[in-house]
Amino acid sequence: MSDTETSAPVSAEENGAADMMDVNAGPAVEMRGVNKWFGEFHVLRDINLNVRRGERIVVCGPSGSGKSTMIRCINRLEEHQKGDIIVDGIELTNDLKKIDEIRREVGMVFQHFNLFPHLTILENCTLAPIWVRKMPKREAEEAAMHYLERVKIPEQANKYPGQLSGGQQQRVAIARALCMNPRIMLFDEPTSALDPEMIKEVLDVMVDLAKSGMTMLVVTHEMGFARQVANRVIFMDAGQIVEQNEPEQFFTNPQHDRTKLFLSQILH
Ligand SMILES: Nc1ncnc2c1ncn2[C@@H]1O[C@H](COP(=O)(O)OP(=O)(O)OP(=O)(O)O)[C@@H](O)[C@H]1O
Repeated sequence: MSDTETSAPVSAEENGAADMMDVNAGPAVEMRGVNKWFGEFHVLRDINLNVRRGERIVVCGPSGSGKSTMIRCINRLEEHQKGDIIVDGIELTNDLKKIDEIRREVGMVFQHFNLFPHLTILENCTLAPIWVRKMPKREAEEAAMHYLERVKIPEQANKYPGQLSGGQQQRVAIARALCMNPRIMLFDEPTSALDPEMIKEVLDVMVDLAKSGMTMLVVTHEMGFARQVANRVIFMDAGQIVEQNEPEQFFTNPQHDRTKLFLSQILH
C-alpha cells in the first residue's frame, strides 16, 4: 500500500454521518451511461466503467476516439451531459464544492507538463498544497522534497522548469500531483511529448507508483507499460469502450476487428 493510500477506511458510523457513504467500500471511479457532446459532435457514447481501488487501467485507441475526454470528465476538466460519474464516493454534479473535493482526490499529469515557468521546482510542488490544502509552508516543502526524492530529482528543487529536460519536467509534474496526496492518478499521454531516451525514466516512475498501490488511469500508446503494470486495458474507438480485458488476453486474443486493426497498427 502506498503512503498516499494509508488512511484507514472511514465508515459512516465513525464519521457520525448516517447518510455518508463509506468511500473505501465502493469503486474508486464509477461511470454509468456517460455521454458527452462537443456541440453536435457526440464524443462519449454510453461509457460504463468501474475502476476498483488500486486498479491500474491503461486506455488506448485511435487518435480522436475520446480517451482524453473520458479521463478529463473524471476530474471535471470536461463536463459530461448525460449519465453519472461517481469519484471516491462523491457524485459529480455542478456543485463547485464537490468539484473542488474531487480535484483534491484526483491528481492529473498531462502530456505537456504544465509547470509554472517562473516558479522553482520546489515552488511548483508546494503551490497547491499551501493554497488549496492550506498546508503550512514548511510541511509542504518537506512533503515536496519527499516526492522529488521519490521521482529521483531532489537536487533540482531550486532550479526552474526551463533548466530541466523534458523527462525531468514530467517527473516534477508527477511529484507535484503526488504532493496533493491524491487517491487516484490520471495520466494523459504522459510520455508522448518526450524524446525517446526520456520516456523510460518517466515510465519507471509510473511503474514504481503502480507498485505502491496507487489507483491509476493512464492514456498511453506505451503497450510495454500496459503489459507490465495494467490490470486492465481498455480500447476505445469513436467514443465507445469497444473492448476491455486483462493485458495478456487483450494483446494475444483481441475480440473485435477494430481492436485487432488498432493493435496491428501499433505493435510491430
Ligand atoms: N474542446 C473541444 N471542442 C470540440 N471538440 C473537441 C474538444 N476537445 C476534443 N474535441 C474532439 O473530440 C474528439 C476526441 O478528442 P480526445 O482528445 O478525447 O481524443 P483522444 O482519443 O484522446 O485523441 P488523441 O489520442 O489524439 O489525444 C476529437 O475529435 C477532438 O477533436
